[in-house]
Amino acid sequence: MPAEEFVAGWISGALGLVLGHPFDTVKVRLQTQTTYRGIVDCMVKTYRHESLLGFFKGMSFPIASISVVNSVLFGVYSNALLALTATSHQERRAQPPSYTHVFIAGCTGGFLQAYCLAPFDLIKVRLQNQTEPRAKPGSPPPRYRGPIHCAASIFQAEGPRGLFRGAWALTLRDTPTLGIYFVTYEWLCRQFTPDGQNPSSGTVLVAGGFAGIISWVAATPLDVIKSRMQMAGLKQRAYGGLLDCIVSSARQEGLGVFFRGLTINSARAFPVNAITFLSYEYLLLSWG
Ligand SMILES: CN(C)C(=N)NCCC[C@H](N)C(=O)O
Repeated sequence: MPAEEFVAGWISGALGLVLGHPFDTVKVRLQTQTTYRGIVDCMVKTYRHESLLGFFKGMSFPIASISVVNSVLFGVYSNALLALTATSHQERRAQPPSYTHVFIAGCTGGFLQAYCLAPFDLIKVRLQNQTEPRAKPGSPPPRYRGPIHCAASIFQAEGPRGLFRGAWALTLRDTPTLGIYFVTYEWLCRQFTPDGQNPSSGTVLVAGGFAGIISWVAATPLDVIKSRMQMAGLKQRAYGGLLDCIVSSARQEGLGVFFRGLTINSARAFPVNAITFLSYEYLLLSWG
């Protein structure tokens, strides 16, 4: 099993993550709290109450964890394509795989990464939703003191299953949308690259950026539900399950609720995925 894809996936995931984290914080807050009037209001309030640091809450943990999950995604995707088409990453420009194979490999990567991602994403979302300014004398301490404390508190209160809150919604979000992600990337690269050649850096940036936007547009409705299930019982009301969360969110807030965070998600998706794909392709090319 070629391991370079896993390493390249980890490094490229970390780079994308740092670039996209402030957007991600605003998105999570808009999706789970009703106190903000929109993106700008959320950014202004976050900056006023928590300074620039507020946008980077919960980031150290994803760097160490979620970028490992990116390595599972890219590693499984590439190895699934190898199993389906018997071609390595280097051979795929000369013998491009069919879009069906790309889609199946993407869905497989998405499905497996969702289970690795679930506990880390839960902790990230819980920390991002703590709007208290950093420890000021006299102010009440935040519920979680950091990622380890957050994981330990959830584990103590709910056992190991508590750490997988929202995992179903996450799997439903990621399995098809990661198929869409890799098909979009491949399709765009092939449109702008002569047969048999490697895509230029510009093509990789644009194809990666649009793959991010299109997959996140498709993922946003279940992303909203996933974030709400993860916050259920805290800032959010408790739900009877995934379906209850979908139905009661739609009843109370209208169908528009499923598109909350769409603009910020798309604005974040372009740079994050452009840099992720560029560094991934560059690393694999330089390792030969
Ligand atoms: C639609 N979905 C779930 C995705 N496209 N997932 C892959 C995301 C890669 C990148 N780290 C990001 O956070 O955008």
